[in-house]
Amino acid sequence: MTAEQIKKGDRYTIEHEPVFSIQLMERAAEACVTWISENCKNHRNFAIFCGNGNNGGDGFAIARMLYQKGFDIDVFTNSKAKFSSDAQINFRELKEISGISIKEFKEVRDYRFDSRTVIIDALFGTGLSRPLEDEFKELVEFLNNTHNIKISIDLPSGLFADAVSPEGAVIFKADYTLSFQLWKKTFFIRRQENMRGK
Ligand SMILES: NC(=O)C1=CN([C@@H]2O[C@H](COP(=O)(O)OP(=O)(O)OC[C@H]3O[C@@H](n4cnc5c(N)ncnc54)[C@H](OP(=O)(O)O)[C@@H]3O)[C@@H](O)[C@H]2O)[C@@H](O)CC1
Ligand SMILES: [K+]
Repeated sequence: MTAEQIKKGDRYTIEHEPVFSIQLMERAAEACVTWISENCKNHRNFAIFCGNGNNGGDGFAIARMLYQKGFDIDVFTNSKAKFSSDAQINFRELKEISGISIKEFKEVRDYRFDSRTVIIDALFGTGLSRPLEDEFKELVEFLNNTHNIKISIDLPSGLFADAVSPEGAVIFKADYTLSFQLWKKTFFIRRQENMRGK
């Protein structure tokens, strides 16, 4: 599906079911957490990278839910960014939890990745509007060079939902992608198939 069709689908669900977008985000996060807690039983520690849009909002909600299930959680974000309203709600909720450490993206360079730390990419999803550059390009390149298991939420960051990424564009190298609703058009573009993992 294209990003526009996905947005229309979300709008249809919101208009025809008594559901608010924040509830859709909560549902999406719950589904991710169910998969993660079943499939990452041997991992205790998660480093979750959250952008300022709704993909980041999913990441904040996932962080809260995994923490409630007893996992150790570190969240990386740009706390000064202007968040989407649903991301802001989940970010505020996360800040109330004293057991979760919230760090700035640049602190990743001093972070001690345990070999069993799982990296979760909730930087960008269907709202990516241009290739990654500067801070985000460097961050994703840094994360791609770690040997940790990597999970992308909805789409690997840097991958457009319905367009081919330019040659050489930096894209998060996910082992697994937990994609919402239907398969996205981008997953069928042969050159990009190996970026999404399973
Ligand atoms: N719809 C729903 O109801 C549900 C949606 N869900 C989730 O929402 C996700 C889509 O969320 P989203 O539309 O907020 O977009 P998202 O990918 O988070 O990023 C947008 C932000 O990134 C920015 N930006 C873009 N490119 C950039 C770049 N290269 N470098 C830097 N910044 C860049 C962009 O800024 P701008 O382009 O305006 O400059 C904007 O601020 C979807 O994938 C799914 O995970 C689920 O919760 C289920 C319910
Ligand atoms: K993502």
